Amino acid sequence: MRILLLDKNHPLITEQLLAKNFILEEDFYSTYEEVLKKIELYDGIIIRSRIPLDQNFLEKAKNLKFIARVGAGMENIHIPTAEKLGIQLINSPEGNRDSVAEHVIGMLLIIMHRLNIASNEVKNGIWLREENRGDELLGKTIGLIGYGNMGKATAKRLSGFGCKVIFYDILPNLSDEHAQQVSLEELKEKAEIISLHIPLTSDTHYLINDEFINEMKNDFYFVNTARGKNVRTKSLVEALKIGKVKGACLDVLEYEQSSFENLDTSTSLNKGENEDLQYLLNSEKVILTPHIAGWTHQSKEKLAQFIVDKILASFC
Ligand SMILES: O=C(O)[C@H](O)COP(=O)(O)O
Repeated sequence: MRILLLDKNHPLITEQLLAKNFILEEDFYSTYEEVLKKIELYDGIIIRSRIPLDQNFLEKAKNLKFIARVGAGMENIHIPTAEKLGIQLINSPEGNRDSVAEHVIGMLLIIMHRLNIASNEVKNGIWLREENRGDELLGKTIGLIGYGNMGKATAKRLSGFGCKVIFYDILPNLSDEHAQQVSLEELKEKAEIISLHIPLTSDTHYLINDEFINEMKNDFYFVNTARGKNVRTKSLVEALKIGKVKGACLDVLEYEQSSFENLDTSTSLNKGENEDLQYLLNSEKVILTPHIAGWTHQSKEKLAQFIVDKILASFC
């Protein structure tokens, strides 16, 4: 099989597939149009998120048998077309679920115990104790939205902190020893912290909006390690301003965009003229990280190994 690799990944992918006699071609620099011209030559394609595999692209990929997405999110693939054409879709959320889960816990502890604020103050010669009283995770009801790989890994860790973990998912009967499945209404009624673990689809675009926030009974902390466009930033900023959202931990932003210039990041931040983004950048109630929740040294290797194993299981 002839396979095109469009993004940089852990070298074990090439090493292990070459050892199984796959023919590989790395192309990290071509544009969408350049790849389009030659895509019919390949049986498989291995990607992250640099190039959008839209309907037009997939229809030109006459010989494509699989698309392997090294990672979880598949919003850059036009899934209905891939399914219609019988192209197998493979991803590897098992590889970065632990990294994401630890990142969620890390961000929550930072915001709830005011670690970022207090540390900055001490470094600037300010010693305030009463103002820096924090909130404990122990005993809090946490509502996870989405209970796939990331949601489950997060629930497992949160239950160890003595939290009550509830979750909403479109698939039924997913409750386990770490978390209890509830309706979205019950989640909005009970949760004191919300964390998103859903893909970006037309149904989940702007899921967190004015209506969702207004329907939350409690003031709440909010964590997003899923996709920026799951949240209408304007609604989040308004809620932060009035205190309905007590703190926000955001690893992804609505203003994030694909970056062709920097292969190592593959996305960048479109700052533009944007008051809401300025608020997030300047607010003490907000922690921001550059889409690195699933981005550890260990997850890089695990993401690659899960993808290779799945390709070999289907095509070897
Ligand atoms: O979907 C994922 O697995 C993560 O968000 C990482 O995505 P990336 O491969 O675009 O960095």
